[in-house]
Amino acid sequence: MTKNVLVIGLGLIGGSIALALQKSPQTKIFGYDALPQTRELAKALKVVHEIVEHPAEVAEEMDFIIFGTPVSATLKWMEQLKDWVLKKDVIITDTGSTKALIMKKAEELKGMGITFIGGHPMAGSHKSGVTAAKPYLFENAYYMLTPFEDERIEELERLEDLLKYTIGKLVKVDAVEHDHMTAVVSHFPHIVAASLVHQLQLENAQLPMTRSLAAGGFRDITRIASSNPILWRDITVQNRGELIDQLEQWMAEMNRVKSLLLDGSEEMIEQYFAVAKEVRDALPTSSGALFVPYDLYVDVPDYPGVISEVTGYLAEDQISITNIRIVETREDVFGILVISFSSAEDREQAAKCIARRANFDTYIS
Ligand SMILES: NC(=O)c1ccc[n+]([C@@H]2O[C@H](COP(=O)([O-])OP(=O)(O)OC[C@H]3O[C@@H](n4cnc5c(N)ncnc54)[C@H](O)[C@@H]3O)[C@@H](O)[C@H]2O)c1
Ligand SMILES: O=C(O)C(=O)C[C@]1(C(=O)O)C=C[C@@H](O)C=C1
Repeated sequence: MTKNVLVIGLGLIGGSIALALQKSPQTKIFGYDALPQTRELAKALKVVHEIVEHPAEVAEEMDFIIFGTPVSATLKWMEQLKDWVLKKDVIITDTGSTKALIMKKAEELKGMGITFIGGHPMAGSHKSGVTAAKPYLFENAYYMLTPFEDERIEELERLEDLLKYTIGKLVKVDAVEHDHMTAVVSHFPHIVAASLVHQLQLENAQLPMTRSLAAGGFRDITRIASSNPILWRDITVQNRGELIDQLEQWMAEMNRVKSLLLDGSEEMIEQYFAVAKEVRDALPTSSGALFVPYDLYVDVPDYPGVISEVTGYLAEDQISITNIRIVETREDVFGILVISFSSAEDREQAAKCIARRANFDTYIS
């Protein structure tokens, strides 16, 4: 029997889930997005099998409903769906970066006999929108589920049976603990990244050359400041308490650093960095497909059309690329072309192809 899945919110995460679930046998993926152009794009890019214009009208046919919306929009949908006609055994889930308030809202659905199991795939990107969606985005990434403690095992298994096609590592987590842990490893770091960019903006007003000197270090640590502001507004608003706690700890830590700078010996300062390096180097290998692109760096000269020349060589050899960008770390230099591939083999073939066709140096980081 065909399983019907409705994904509401077809951006980076909803689109990636919809693409991944197309691998589930006998499963039809329906999709809805608030933006008409996203609905059209999702259809054109075959992110879903069918676009719906009014989720409420098709809800009765759905076995699963998945929210890929910003977390405040998800709360609003959860309120609206109380009036929908639903299948008796429908499972509703979400993908939001916060869980406590969503599970609080889910208690109201539970009271009406509607099964809601919170979800959060721990992979993503600063990119947003349906065009950034990838079927393999969640591969090997933790995919947290926050069922109610007394959730029926059969319901959890039904959801896991569907989500296994994301190839994410499905784990059960308590919603409040979820919000604490993600504040530490995700939400607070986004605030720090944004604050560093604000600090640069202030400093740059004094010495306008400063921003031109932002090289690898600044760009690495602030990449996530380029994320969708609406998404991060909503996450921050839903996790205010944990974020204030993190901020207080951070301020205490910064005071410790201040003391080190004022009175610390060289050994103590070295030790500060050494401990951080040890802990950072021991982090488990990062997961989630967008974290591990197979990048090839191509040192290209500055003449018009050079990028299409390189991509043209790759196209002629039928080598697909997943991303292309220019890293400009030096003001007066054109920059390095960075091309990403979906596998090490493709990257190797690309390096050989470019070496055969042009005199551009290529590097692997
Ligand atoms: N970006 C990440 O790295 C990441 C990772 C894991 C989870 N998440 C969570 O996934 C969810 C989606 O994030 P994203 O990165 O895909 O964002 P996105 O901006 O790429 O996509 C959100 C989509 O939802 C649509 N939308 C907004 N309001 C809507 C509404 N009321 N009804 C229907 N559609 C609506 C938007 O048009 C957009 O297409 C968020 O809850 C976010 O917290 C994000
Ligand atoms: O890589 C990024 O850009 C992300 O911000 C991804 C990231 C994270 O903080 O790690 C962001 C939000 C999520 O809920 C999960 C993953």
